[in-house]
Amino acid sequence: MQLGPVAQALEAALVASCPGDAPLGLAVSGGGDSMALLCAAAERSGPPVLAVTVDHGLRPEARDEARFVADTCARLGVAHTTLCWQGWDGSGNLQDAARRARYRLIADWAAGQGIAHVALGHNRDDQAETLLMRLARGAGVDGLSAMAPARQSLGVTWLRPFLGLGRADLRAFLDERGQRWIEDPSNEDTRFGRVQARRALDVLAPLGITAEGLAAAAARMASARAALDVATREAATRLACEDRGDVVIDRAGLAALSDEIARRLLFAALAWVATAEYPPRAEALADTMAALITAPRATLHGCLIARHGDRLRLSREPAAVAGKTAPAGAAWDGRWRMDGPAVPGDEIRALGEAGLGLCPEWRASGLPRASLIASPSVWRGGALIAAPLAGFGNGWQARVTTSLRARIVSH
Ligand SMILES: Nc1ncnc2c1ncn2[C@@H]1O[C@H](COP(=O)(O)OP(=O)(O)OP(=O)(O)O)[C@@H](O)[C@H]1O
Repeated sequence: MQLGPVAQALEAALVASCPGDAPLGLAVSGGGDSMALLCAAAERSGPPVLAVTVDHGLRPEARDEARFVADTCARLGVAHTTLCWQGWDGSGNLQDAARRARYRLIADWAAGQGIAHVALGHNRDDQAETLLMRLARGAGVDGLSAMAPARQSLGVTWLRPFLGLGRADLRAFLDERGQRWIEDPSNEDTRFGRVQARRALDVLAPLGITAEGLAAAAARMASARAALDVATREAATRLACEDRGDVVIDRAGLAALSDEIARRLLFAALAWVATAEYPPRAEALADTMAALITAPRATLHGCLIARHGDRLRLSREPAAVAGKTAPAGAAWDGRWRMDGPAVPGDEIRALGEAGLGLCPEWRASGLPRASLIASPSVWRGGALIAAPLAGFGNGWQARVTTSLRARIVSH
C-alpha cells in the first residue's frame, strides 16, 4: 500500500533515528499536530507505541483535553499516561517554566518506561513562525536556526518527524480519518507573538515569502550554526584549556579570531564556568571585553575574567557561589562532585576567604586566590574538612563533571 505524506514522514524519521524494535514515545497534547502523530503511529505495524500528555493544570479545560487524548488512545489501542505538573513557584516566565517542566516530566516518564525516543508534533509552519518571531528580536544564526529533526537532551532522543509538513497537511490527514483534535483558543489570540507571526505570513505571501521558504532558510541557518560550532571547538582546542574548573585562554590567539568565533568561545567558557543555561547578552560581553583592555579584571555572568600576562583566566565569581551548599554526595554549583570519606551531614560550600585562611599550602596549587575562594570545600558543621584545590585534600578529591568542549554545541 502506498503511504501518504504523513505516514511517510513518520516512517522516514523512525528509519533515520530509531532502531526498528525500540518502543516509541509520543508527546500528545491533543492539538492537530500531535493527534496526527498519534494516528499515524497507531496505524504502523511495529514496536509498541506509548503516548503521554502533560496536564499543566493552568487552564480549566486541560484535564478534559488529557481525557480526550486518553480516550482516543484507548480506541486506537495505544497505551496512554497523563502526567500532572504542579511545580510552578511563581517566579520567571510561566510559559517557559511550563515548557521546561513538560520536557522534564516526559523525559522522566520515558526513562521509567524504557523509552529512548519520543516524537513531537512540530510542523513546518511552527518552524516558519518561530523564525519570524526571532527575526523580530534581532536574532543571529543560532536563534534563526531550524529545530532539528532529531535531538538529544535529558537522556531522550526527541524526534520531530513533521517538520517538512504544513499544519494543513496534518489536519487534512485527521479529517480523512474523521479524527477530531483540540483547537487551542490561544491560537486565535492576537496578543501572542506566534499568532501575530501566523497572520504576518498571510500578509507576506504575495511577496513570495512562504512557510516553506522560511523553513528552508532556517535549515540553512542550522547548517551554518553546526559549522560555527566546529570552528569554535577547533579554536577552543588551540587556545583554551580547562584548569580545575577555570578556563585559561591565550589572549593573542583570541584577539586574532573572527568576532563571531571569539564570542562563541567566550560564551561557551562563561556558560561552562557558571553552569548557566544561557550565555550572557552579546552587548554585555562586548562591554566586558572592552573594559578588560585597561582593567585587570571584570565580572560577568557569575564569572570573574582576569588578565594574567598573555592569558585570560575565567573563574567562578566568589560572590555568585558564596551561599551555595549541597550535601557531600550531591552536585555542587551544577558541575562539581566531591569524592571522599563523607559522614552524614557533611556539606559542600565555597571555600571563602575564611576557609582559604585555613589552608596554609594554597599557594603551591598555582591557582589564583579568587579561584580558590570560589572552589568547593567540605564542611562538617563549622569545621573545614577538606579543600582539595587549595592543597588541603584530607582524602577528598574535587572533580568537574562536565567539559568545556561539550558546552560548544549551541543547541
Ligand atoms: N501538554 C502536552 N502534553 C504532551 N505533549 C505536548 C504538550 N504540549 C505540547 N506537546 C508536544 O510538543 C509539541 C509542540 O507543541 P507546542 O508547539 O505547543 O510547544 P511549544 O511550547 O511551542 O514548545 P517548543 O518550544 O518545543 O516548540 C506538540 O506537537 C506535542 O508533541
